[in-house]
Formats: sequence, structure tokens, C-alpha cells
Amino acid sequence: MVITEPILVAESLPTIELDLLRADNEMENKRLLSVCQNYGFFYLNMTSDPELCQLWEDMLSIMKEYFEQPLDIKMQDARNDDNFGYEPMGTEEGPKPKTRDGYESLKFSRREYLKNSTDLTTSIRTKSTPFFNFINQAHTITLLILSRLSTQLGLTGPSRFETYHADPGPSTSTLGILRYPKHEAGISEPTSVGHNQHTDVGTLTFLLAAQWGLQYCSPQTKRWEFIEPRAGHAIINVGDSLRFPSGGELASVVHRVVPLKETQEEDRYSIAYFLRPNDDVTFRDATGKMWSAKEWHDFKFDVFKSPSTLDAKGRFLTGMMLEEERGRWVGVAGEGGVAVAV
Ligand SMILES: O=C(O)CCC(=O)C(=O)O
Ligand SMILES: [Fe+2]
Repeated sequence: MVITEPILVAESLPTIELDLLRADNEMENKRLLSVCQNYGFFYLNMTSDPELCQLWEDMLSIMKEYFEQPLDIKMQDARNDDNFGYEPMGTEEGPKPKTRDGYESLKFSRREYLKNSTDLTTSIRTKSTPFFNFINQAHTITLLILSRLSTQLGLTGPSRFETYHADPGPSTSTLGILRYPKHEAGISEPTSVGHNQHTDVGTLTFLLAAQWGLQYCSPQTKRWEFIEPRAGHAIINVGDSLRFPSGGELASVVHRVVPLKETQEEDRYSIAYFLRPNDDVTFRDATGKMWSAKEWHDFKFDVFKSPSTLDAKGRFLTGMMLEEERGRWVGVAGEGGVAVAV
């Protein structure tokens, strides 16, 4: 077995109602802030938006068709880039020593969305409309969340979180569609498994996943807990590029993907919109070091590929969320709230 821990489920993960956020409901806005401070992860109930739920279905059927193609066809879409194009399995370290990751992905960047055309060459190029529609929806909703958080934190003018995500960027924001292929029957120690533990590089991640596999390291119990997939619900999480500018106030929580049982018994699909700040936005990490959003992104992607050589203590992989670093935050939260320079 790859991960030998008991199966725990995140029973108390809160749900935020999209329609209440849209209606600017004060109670829900307050809950949103508290959830981002204490959990860093939450369900977003989207059942009030049937079109968005239908889009999820539409994307899933195109994804299944795409990933079923032979590797050499998919490799025609490889661009050797972290934010657009196809990436085969195994480009990053896996969740256990001597394993590599167990997912392949195709990315549509926000840059492509803004010019309304994609760099892809295979037939998926002609089917990109639902993905562009989803970028539009997920971007609007994540900016709404940022706006509600900014107001709750009393941020004004250029320090409001949403302002440093303004179009046209440039930014590394992107939509990733992922498949974790099932392991062949009879394999007991697969070498390509899940997704290594990490915090997200960017601001907010908007995830649609209808199958089990995602775990977060609960800030309450300090244990790995599976996040149950729920129909009509997205899973939203705070990333480093929101934790750092908030002076550590908002939690960018460590998570990973592992098979629920011994091996991956079915193909698992996930869809993730990664909202990230514009490239030239700067913030301080938990040790006080200043980064531009682009520098943090590029550095952390190198770490994802080889954490054991670039990040032996796991500080960068886990967004400095390790206990000792949480305790000695040196950001400037006390000096007016936010350490953002635009
Ligand atoms: O596939 C998933 O469910 C999560 C993926 C993830 O955490 C990521 O790509 O950052
Ligand atoms: Fe992630």
C-alpha cells in the first residue's frame, strides 16, 4: 500500500453558499472570512447555478475523450510550460519516496482565454469553448470571494486583494484539467501515484472533483483527512499568494491526492482553476523575504519537480505552513494589514 494511514474524512469542512455570496449577505461574508482563517478550504455550494453545474458535466465528457487518446497524440499538445499545454504523468515527485506523480494534465491559460484562442494543436482546440466559459465563471467567482474577503478585512483602494488580479495581467492564472489514470490490476506498489503534498502557489483554487482522492492536512486535527466529493459543490482553497499578502491571516493549507484504497481503481478526473496574482505583484513570505508573484510561482514549480533536492525541509512545498514557521511569522500584518506592493 502506498499511503498506510487510516481513512479519515473531513466531517466538519464548512460550506459557503454561492447565492448568498452573490447577494452580498453579511453573515455569509463573515463566515467566509472565518473559514479562510481557520480551515483554508471550503465547499462552495453551486446548486443555485444549474448552468455552472452543467458546464462541469460538459467539460468532463470532453476530458474523458481527450485523455483516452494515445500518448503520442496528446504529446502534440505538450508545450513544456507550467501554465499551458499537455503534461504527461511523472513530471513531479510523488507523495512517497521513489514515486512520481500519477496524473496527466492539460492546461488552458488565462492568457489564451484573453486572446480567445488556444495554442493547442489537436482536435481539443475546436472544443475549447466550455473550458474558456469555465475560466470566465471561475475567475469571476474567485474575484467575488476576494472582494468579500477584502471588505471583511477592512482593506481599501489598491490594497484590496481583487485589484492586483486585474486584467490584462499578465499573470500565471490557468485552468488545469487532470486525469489520474487507474492502476493496472495486480500492481501492488505503483510508482506513479497521486499528487505530492503541497500548498497552492497562487491566490485561490477553484476545484471540481467528483471522485475521492483529495486530502487536506486539517489545521484542527493535524491529520490527513479526505475531502468527500459532493455533487454541485466546488472545493475552494486559499493559496500562498493570498496567505502571504494577508500577513498569514488566511490559511494556505497543505493537501495532496492519494488513492482511497491500495491503488487507483478508476480513472479520477479533476478540474482546477488556479487564480494567481499579476506577475509584478510583490509580497513577503513568512520569513520576511520579498518575492514577485512570478518569482514565487517559478521557484515553487521547480520545487514541485524535485523537492528532495531543492527543498529538503519541505518549507517551500508546504508554503511555510510548518508549525515552527507559523509561530514566527514576520510579515507586516500588524502594520495596516497587508504586505502588498503593486
Ligand atoms: O486533483 C486534485 O483534486 C487536486 C489537485 C491539486 O491540488 C493541484 O493541482 O494543485
Ligand atoms: Fe493543490
